[in-house]
Amino acid sequence: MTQLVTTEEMQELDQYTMTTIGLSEDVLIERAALAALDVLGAGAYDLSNVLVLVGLGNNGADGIALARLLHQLHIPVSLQFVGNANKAKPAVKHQLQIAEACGVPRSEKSDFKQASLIIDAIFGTGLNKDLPEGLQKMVKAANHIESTVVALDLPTGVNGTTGQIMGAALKAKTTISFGFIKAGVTENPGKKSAGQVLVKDIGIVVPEDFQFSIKEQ
Ligand SMILES: NC(=O)C1=CN([C@@H]2O[C@H](COP(=O)(O)OP(=O)(O)OC[C@H]3O[C@@H](n4cnc5c(N)ncnc54)[C@H](O)[C@@H]3O)[C@@H](O)[C@H]2O)[C@@H](O)CC1
Ligand SMILES: [K+]
Repeated sequence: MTQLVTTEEMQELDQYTMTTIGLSEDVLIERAALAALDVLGAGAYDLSNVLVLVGLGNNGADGIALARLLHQLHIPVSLQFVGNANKAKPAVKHQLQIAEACGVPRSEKSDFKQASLIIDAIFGTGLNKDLPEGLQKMVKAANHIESTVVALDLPTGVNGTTGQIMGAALKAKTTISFGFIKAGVTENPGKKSAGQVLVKDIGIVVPEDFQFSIKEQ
Protein backbone atom coordinates (compact mmCIF):
# COMPACT_ATOMS: atom_id res chain seq x y z
CA MET A 1 0.00 0.00 0.00
CA THR A 2 1.26 3.47 -0.90
CA GLN A 3 0.15 6.67 0.74
CA LEU A 4 0.32 9.70 -1.53
CA VAL A 5 0.39 13.27 -0.21
CA THR A 6 -0.27 16.76 -1.48
CA THR A 7 2.53 19.30 -1.04
CA GLU A 8 0.45 21.05 1.64
CA GLU A 9 0.14 17.81 3.61
CA MET A 10 3.88 17.15 3.30
CA GLN A 11 4.65 20.66 4.55
CA GLU A 12 2.28 20.12 7.47
CA LEU A 13 3.98 16.81 8.35
CA ASP A 14 7.45 18.37 8.05
CA GLN A 15 6.36 21.14 10.42
CA TYR A 16 4.76 18.71 12.88
CA THR A 17 7.92 16.59 12.95
CA MET A 18 10.09 19.62 13.63
CA THR A 19 7.90 21.76 15.87
CA THR A 20 5.79 19.29 17.88
CA ILE A 21 8.08 16.26 17.87
CA GLY A 22 11.28 18.27 18.04
CA LEU A 23 13.41 16.62 15.36
CA SER A 24 15.61 19.39 14.04
CA GLU A 25 15.62 20.61 10.46
CA ASP A 26 19.31 19.65 10.23
CA VAL A 27 18.48 16.05 11.13
CA LEU A 28 15.78 15.86 8.45
CA ILE A 29 18.11 17.38 5.85
CA GLU A 30 20.89 14.96 6.78
CA ARG A 31 18.48 12.02 6.57
CA ALA A 32 17.21 13.16 3.19
CA ALA A 33 20.79 13.41 1.94
CA LEU A 34 21.70 9.98 3.37
CA ALA A 35 18.60 8.47 1.76
CA ALA A 36 19.64 9.91 -1.61
CA LEU A 37 23.20 8.67 -1.10
CA ASP A 38 21.80 5.21 -0.50
CA VAL A 39 20.06 5.29 -3.88
CA LEU A 40 23.11 6.65 -5.73
CA GLY A 41 25.39 4.14 -4.04
CA ALA A 42 23.36 1.18 -5.27
CA GLY A 43 25.36 1.18 -8.49
CA ALA A 44 22.94 2.25 -11.22
CA TYR A 45 24.49 5.68 -11.81
CA ASP A 46 27.73 6.97 -13.30
CA LEU A 47 29.30 8.92 -10.42
CA SER A 48 32.44 9.98 -12.28
CA ASN A 49 31.41 13.67 -12.41
CA VAL A 50 28.36 14.65 -10.36
CA LEU A 51 26.82 18.10 -10.64
CA VAL A 52 24.35 19.21 -7.97
CA LEU A 53 22.01 22.03 -9.02
CA VAL A 54 21.01 23.87 -5.87
CA GLY A 55 18.00 26.11 -5.27
CA LEU A 56 17.45 28.62 -2.50
CA GLY A 57 15.09 26.57 -0.28
CA ASN A 58 15.31 23.36 1.72
CA ASN A 59 15.38 21.22 -1.42
CA GLY A 60 18.67 22.98 -2.12
CA ALA A 61 19.82 22.28 1.43
CA ASP A 62 19.24 18.55 0.83
CA GLY A 63 21.34 18.82 -2.34
CA ILE A 64 24.23 20.57 -0.59
CA ALA A 65 24.26 17.97 2.20
CA LEU A 66 24.28 15.21 -0.45
CA ALA A 67 27.20 16.90 -2.25
CA ARG A 68 29.14 16.95 1.01
CA LEU A 69 28.48 13.24 1.63
CA LEU A 70 29.63 12.40 -1.92
CA HIS A 71 32.74 14.59 -1.53
CA GLN A 72 33.65 12.84 1.71
CA LEU A 73 33.50 9.55 -0.19
CA HIS A 74 35.96 11.01 -2.74
CA ILE A 75 33.32 11.06 -5.48
CA PRO A 76 33.95 14.03 -7.86
CA VAL A 77 31.11 16.46 -7.22
CA SER A 78 30.46 20.16 -7.58
CA LEU A 79 27.69 22.50 -6.53
CA GLN A 80 26.05 25.04 -8.76
CA PHE A 81 23.60 27.57 -7.37
CA VAL A 82 20.51 28.41 -9.35
CA GLY A 83 19.69 31.93 -8.17
CA ASN A 84 21.52 34.24 -5.83
CA ALA A 85 22.95 32.26 -2.88
CA ASN A 86 22.86 35.42 -0.73
CA LYS A 87 19.05 35.22 -0.86
CA ALA A 88 18.92 31.56 0.20
CA LYS A 89 17.02 30.28 3.25
CA PRO A 90 19.05 29.99 6.49
CA ALA A 91 19.17 26.16 6.20
CA VAL A 92 20.84 26.52 2.79
CA LYS A 93 23.39 29.03 4.05
CA HIS A 94 24.15 26.75 7.00
CA GLN A 95 24.64 23.70 4.75
CA LEU A 96 26.80 25.78 2.43
CA GLN A 97 29.06 26.80 5.33
CA ILE A 98 29.52 23.15 6.27
CA ALA A 99 30.13 22.10 2.65
CA GLU A 100 32.69 24.87 2.20
CA ALA A 101 34.45 23.86 5.40
CA CYS A 102 34.67 20.33 3.98
CA GLY A 103 36.08 21.66 0.70
CA VAL A 104 33.15 20.82 -1.60
CA PRO A 105 33.88 22.60 -4.91
CA ARG A 106 31.45 25.16 -6.34
CA SER A 107 31.08 25.92 -10.01
CA GLU A 108 29.60 29.11 -11.37
CA LYS A 109 28.42 27.81 -14.71
CA SER A 110 28.66 24.21 -15.81
CA ASP A 111 28.56 22.42 -19.06
CA PHE A 112 25.76 19.95 -18.47
CA LYS A 113 27.23 17.68 -21.13
CA GLN A 114 30.30 17.12 -18.97
CA ALA A 115 28.35 15.93 -15.95
CA SER A 116 27.90 12.17 -15.70
CA LEU A 117 24.95 12.75 -13.39
CA ILE A 118 22.91 15.83 -12.49
CA ILE A 119 21.21 16.03 -9.11
CA ASP A 120 18.14 18.22 -9.20
CA ALA A 121 17.93 20.06 -5.88
CA ILE A 122 16.42 23.27 -7.27
CA PHE A 123 12.77 23.11 -6.20
CA GLY A 124 10.75 20.57 -4.21
CA THR A 125 7.46 20.93 -2.40
CA GLY A 126 7.89 24.71 -2.02
CA LEU A 127 7.30 25.45 -5.71
CA ASN A 128 4.22 27.66 -5.87
CA LYS A 129 4.44 29.52 -9.18
CA ASP A 130 5.90 29.14 -12.66
CA LEU A 131 9.69 28.86 -12.86
CA PRO A 132 11.44 32.14 -13.67
CA GLU A 133 12.08 32.49 -17.44
CA GLY A 134 15.85 32.09 -17.17
CA LEU A 135 15.40 28.83 -15.28
CA GLN A 136 12.84 27.59 -17.81
CA LYS A 137 15.49 28.08 -20.53
CA MET A 138 18.10 26.23 -18.46
CA VAL A 139 15.70 23.35 -17.79
CA LYS A 140 14.84 23.02 -21.48
CA ALA A 141 18.55 23.05 -22.41
CA ALA A 142 19.29 20.31 -19.85
CA ASN A 143 16.39 18.20 -21.12
CA HIS A 144 17.65 18.64 -24.68
CA ILE A 145 21.06 17.17 -23.79
CA GLU A 146 19.28 14.21 -22.18
CA SER A 147 21.66 14.16 -19.23
CA THR A 148 20.90 11.64 -16.51
CA VAL A 149 19.03 13.50 -13.80
CA VAL A 150 18.12 12.30 -10.32
CA ALA A 151 15.53 14.57 -8.70
CA LEU A 152 15.44 15.09 -4.96
CA ASP A 153 11.84 14.87 -3.73
CA LEU A 154 10.27 16.28 -6.92
CA PRO A 155 11.55 17.11 -10.39
CA THR A 156 11.96 20.88 -10.55
CA GLY A 157 8.93 22.41 -12.26
CA VAL A 158 6.43 19.70 -11.37
CA ASN A 159 3.55 20.74 -9.13
CA GLY A 160 3.73 18.14 -6.37
CA THR A 161 -0.03 18.07 -5.85
CA THR A 162 -1.46 18.22 -9.38
CA GLY A 163 1.38 17.05 -11.64
CA GLN A 164 1.09 20.22 -13.71
CA ILE A 165 4.25 21.65 -15.29
CA MET A 166 5.02 25.11 -13.93
CA GLY A 167 6.52 26.66 -17.08
CA ALA A 168 9.04 23.86 -17.66
CA ALA A 169 10.21 20.77 -15.76
CA LEU A 170 13.45 18.85 -15.57
CA LYS A 171 13.13 15.34 -16.92
CA ALA A 172 14.46 12.92 -14.32
CA LYS A 173 15.52 9.30 -14.64
CA THR A 174 14.70 8.79 -10.98
CA THR A 175 12.85 10.81 -8.36
CA ILE A 176 13.64 10.13 -4.71
CA SER A 177 10.57 11.06 -2.63
CA PHE A 178 11.29 11.95 0.98
CA GLY A 179 8.78 10.61 3.49
CA PHE A 180 5.88 10.14 1.09
CA ILE A 181 5.35 10.11 -2.67
CA LYS A 182 3.86 13.41 -3.77
CA ALA A 183 0.64 12.94 -5.75
CA GLY A 184 1.95 15.08 -8.63
CA VAL A 185 4.49 12.47 -9.74
CA THR A 186 1.71 9.92 -10.22
CA GLU A 187 -0.31 12.12 -12.60
CA ASN A 188 0.74 13.18 -16.08
CA PRO A 189 2.44 15.32 -17.16
CA GLY A 190 4.38 15.27 -13.85
CA LYS A 191 4.62 11.49 -13.95
CA LYS A 192 6.56 11.62 -17.24
CA SER A 193 9.08 14.08 -15.76
CA ALA A 194 9.65 11.99 -12.64
CA GLY A 195 10.90 8.74 -14.22
CA GLN A 196 11.21 5.94 -11.68
CA VAL A 197 9.77 7.10 -8.36
CA LEU A 198 11.29 5.81 -5.13
CA VAL A 199 10.22 6.63 -1.59
CA LYS A 200 12.64 6.86 1.33
CA ASP A 201 11.95 7.20 5.02
CA ILE A 202 13.56 10.26 6.60
CA GLY A 203 11.89 10.09 10.00
CA ILE A 204 8.74 12.12 9.32
CA VAL A 205 6.20 11.61 12.10
CA VAL A 206 2.46 11.49 11.32
CA PRO A 207 0.04 12.56 14.08
CA GLU A 208 -2.40 9.79 15.04
CA ASP A 209 -5.44 11.78 13.98
CA PHE A 210 -3.95 12.99 10.68
CA GLN A 211 -6.40 12.74 7.76
CA PHE A 212 -4.74 12.20 4.40
CA SER A 213 -6.84 13.65 1.59
CA ILE A 214 -5.88 10.87 -0.84
CA LYS A 215 -6.93 7.30 -0.09
CA GLU A 216 -4.06 4.83 0.35
CA GLN A 217 -3.57 2.84 -2.87
N1 LIG B 1 11.72 20.79 7.19
C1 LIG B 1 11.44 20.77 5.96
O1 LIG B 1 10.69 21.61 5.48
C2 LIG B 1 12.08 19.74 5.13
C3 LIG B 1 12.18 19.92 3.78
N2 LIG B 1 12.82 19.06 3.00
C4 LIG B 1 13.15 19.41 1.62
O2 LIG B 1 12.81 20.73 1.34
C5 LIG B 1 11.87 20.82 0.27
C6 LIG B 1 10.91 21.92 0.56
O3 LIG B 1 11.67 23.06 0.90
P1 LIG B 1 11.10 24.54 0.83
O4 LIG B 1 9.77 24.58 1.45
O5 LIG B 1 12.17 25.40 1.36
O6 LIG B 1 10.86 24.80 -0.71
P2 LIG B 1 11.71 24.59 -2.02
O7 LIG B 1 13.13 24.31 -1.71
O8 LIG B 1 10.96 23.63 -2.86
O9 LIG B 1 11.58 26.03 -2.71
C7 LIG B 1 12.21 27.15 -2.14
C8 LIG B 1 11.40 28.41 -2.10
O10 LIG B 1 11.35 29.03 -3.36
C9 LIG B 1 10.21 29.92 -3.42
N3 LIG B 1 9.55 29.68 -4.72
C10 LIG B 1 8.55 28.82 -5.00
N4 LIG B 1 8.25 28.83 -6.32
C11 LIG B 1 9.10 29.71 -6.90
C12 LIG B 1 9.32 30.14 -8.24
N5 LIG B 1 8.60 29.66 -9.25
N6 LIG B 1 10.30 31.03 -8.45
C13 LIG B 1 11.05 31.51 -7.47
N7 LIG B 1 10.90 31.14 -6.16
C14 LIG B 1 9.94 30.26 -5.88
C15 LIG B 1 9.34 29.58 -2.25
O11 LIG B 1 9.48 30.62 -1.32
C16 LIG B 1 9.95 28.28 -1.70
O12 LIG B 1 9.83 28.18 -0.32
C17 LIG B 1 11.28 19.44 0.16
O13 LIG B 1 10.86 19.17 -1.16
C18 LIG B 1 12.42 18.56 0.61
O14 LIG B 1 13.31 18.29 -0.46
C19 LIG B 1 13.57 17.93 3.56
O15 LIG B 1 14.87 18.39 3.80
C20 LIG B 1 12.97 17.45 4.85
C21 LIG B 1 12.65 18.55 5.79
K1 LIG C 1 14.16 18.80 -6.95
